[in-house]
Amino acid sequence: MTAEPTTTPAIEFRDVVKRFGDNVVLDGLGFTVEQGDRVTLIGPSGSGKTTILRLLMTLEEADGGLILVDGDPYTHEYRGDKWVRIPEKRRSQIRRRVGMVFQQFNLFPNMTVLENITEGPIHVLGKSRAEAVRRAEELLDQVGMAEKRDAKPNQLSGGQQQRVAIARALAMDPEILLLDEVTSALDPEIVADVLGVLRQIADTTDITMLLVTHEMRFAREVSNRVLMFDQGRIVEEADPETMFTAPTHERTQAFLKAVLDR
Ligand SMILES: Nc1ncnc2c1ncn2[C@@H]1O[C@H](COP(=O)(O)OP(=O)(O)OP(=O)(O)O)[C@@H](O)[C@H]1O
Repeated sequence: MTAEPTTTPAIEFRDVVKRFGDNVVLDGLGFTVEQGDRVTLIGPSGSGKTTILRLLMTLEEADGGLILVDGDPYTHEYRGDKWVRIPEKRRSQIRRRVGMVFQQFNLFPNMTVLENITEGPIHVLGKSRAEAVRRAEELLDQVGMAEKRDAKPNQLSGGQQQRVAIARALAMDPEILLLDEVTSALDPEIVADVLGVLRQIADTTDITMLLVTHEMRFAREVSNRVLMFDQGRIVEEADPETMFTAPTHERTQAFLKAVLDR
């Protein structure tokens, strides 16, 4: 009898190809993110980091390869003697395990803060309103936004909106949280607030996190692994300490020198 592997990676990309016209953005990309890992993807602008997150949210479709979430193929699977697309219903079930926070917050402008957070749990997860409100209040407390529960998004600063967006993503009980440049649209003095919220999530939950950021502080303070991505492939991976003090690949050395000297 063959022993079962003890853990299945939370995320696995196998030979994933993604093109936009002639632009080959992912060129046979392979990497895994283990359960509970906090992984930061770094790399040059325009290299395809956001595309990786969008593929995981099914906002884009791969042109080749396999994407697995908790070992479940997310795009195609091999059935009989051919590759077939995963039926939409199964895709959306898998997709529900994944939450995402975007650079531009993407809150619903006509809803209050509380409604933004309870909308998904009530209408998608089928939770009762009372239960959704109770959990939303708990999360608003956690991100320091309890006093703003009845405000509309346009009455909030960017940093406050982003904290609500994080609470909204967590309200869906994701196993995996994707964070795409969540502080790029924020003033520098507010970045630390959002960083604090993410550190707290990392310290108090076992959610798997995949972050794309230009803020090397995030990579250092939130993540336990850093992947350097360049020209469609992972060129180096290491723990943050090693990546920032002793990168081995010349592309990583050049990239880190450029961003850290800025
Ligand atoms: N919908 C699209 N249509 C056409 N090209 C696209 C589309 N989305 C992304 N691209 C292209 O794919 C490449 C990778 O973009 P992506 O946003 O994933 O990069 P990135 O590494 O996240 O960049 P940044 O760090 O600047 O956010 C870029 O060349 C971009 O122009």
